[in-house]
Amino acid sequence: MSERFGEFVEVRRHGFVAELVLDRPKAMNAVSSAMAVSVGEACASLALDAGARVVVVSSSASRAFCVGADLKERNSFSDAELLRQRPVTRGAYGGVLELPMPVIAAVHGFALGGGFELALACDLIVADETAVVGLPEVSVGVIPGGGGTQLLPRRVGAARAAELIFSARRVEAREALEMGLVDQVVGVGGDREAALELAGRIAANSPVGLRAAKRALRVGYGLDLRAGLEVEDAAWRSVAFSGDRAEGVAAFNEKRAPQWPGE
Ligand SMILES: CCCCCCCCCCCCC/C=C/C(=O)SCCNC(=O)CCNC(=O)[C@H](O)C(C)(C)COP(=O)(O)OP(=O)(O)OC[C@H]1O[C@@H](n2cnc3c(N)ncnc32)[C@H](O)[C@@H]1OP(=O)(O)O
Repeated sequence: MSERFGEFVEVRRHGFVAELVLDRPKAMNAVSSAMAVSVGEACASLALDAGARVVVVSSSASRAFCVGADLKERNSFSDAELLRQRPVTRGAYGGVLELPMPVIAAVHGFALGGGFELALACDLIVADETAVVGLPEVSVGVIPGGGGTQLLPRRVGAARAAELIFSARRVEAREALEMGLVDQVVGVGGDREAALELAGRIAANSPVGLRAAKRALRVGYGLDLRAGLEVEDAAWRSVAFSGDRAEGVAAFNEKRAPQWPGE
């Protein structure tokens, strides 16, 4: 089953895994205003979809995951249009970043600028050997405005993030793995399959537990230890009396696979 969101985004279902496909291959998924709106709308729909336990963000473009903001479209923007586009951009990134379930980016080819920021907004990044990532915004007179200045340091530390953003350099798959820019590298063309396989394994776990664990990880990160432990405790309490917990404990003791109620 699949659903289109505008011309450039499709959401497909694979059991409890939803796949958000960036589908503007002729432009290497360069993110136009229309595409940003569609990404935001697709995320708003997925956020309310209890059947979507894990989301994979993939690309139909053969040479790229996403090459960032559509520089052709932006070349024609007036100052007013650029400012009007800003909330749309933030809405799209926020939509991905705030998805309540685990999100995995399947990256092949170029993931540059806003395109890599989109991958950074996901929880995990699975890349193939062709992946080339980077935040080249300062080379076109802007800055990573899709979360990159905040998300990249959280992945690789402040100094490495500074080196990548200041130099605007591209990083190929193997070095990206060593640096922690991506979490897995697979053979050429294998990123989508590997991401869907990982998503399927994660989706076999409690949806209630997955969402609570993501909340604790996201909200607690960056807090001091005491505050972080309070965030964890609140997340623990949110699942302590859930149907999923009851089913998980019962299934273990009855030596059977759990049938998660998802509540
Ligand atoms: C889905 C996300 C949801 C959120 C939405 C957010 C909106 C967007 C993000 C905004 C966030 C704010 C800050 C972010 C800013 C940016 O992202 S700035 C742009 C950063 N990206 C780049 O700098 C990459 C630019 N492209 C290149 O470096 C090269 O094109 C390449 C990708 C390395 C490929 O090179 P090569 O193989 O030599 O091919 P080319 O001839 O250069 O390109 C082929 C055609 O593709 C067009 N193209 C490439 N990139 C873009 C682009 N970013 N925008 C528009 N078009 C692009 C290129 O012009 C060629 O077109 P033709 O000449 O018509 O063939």
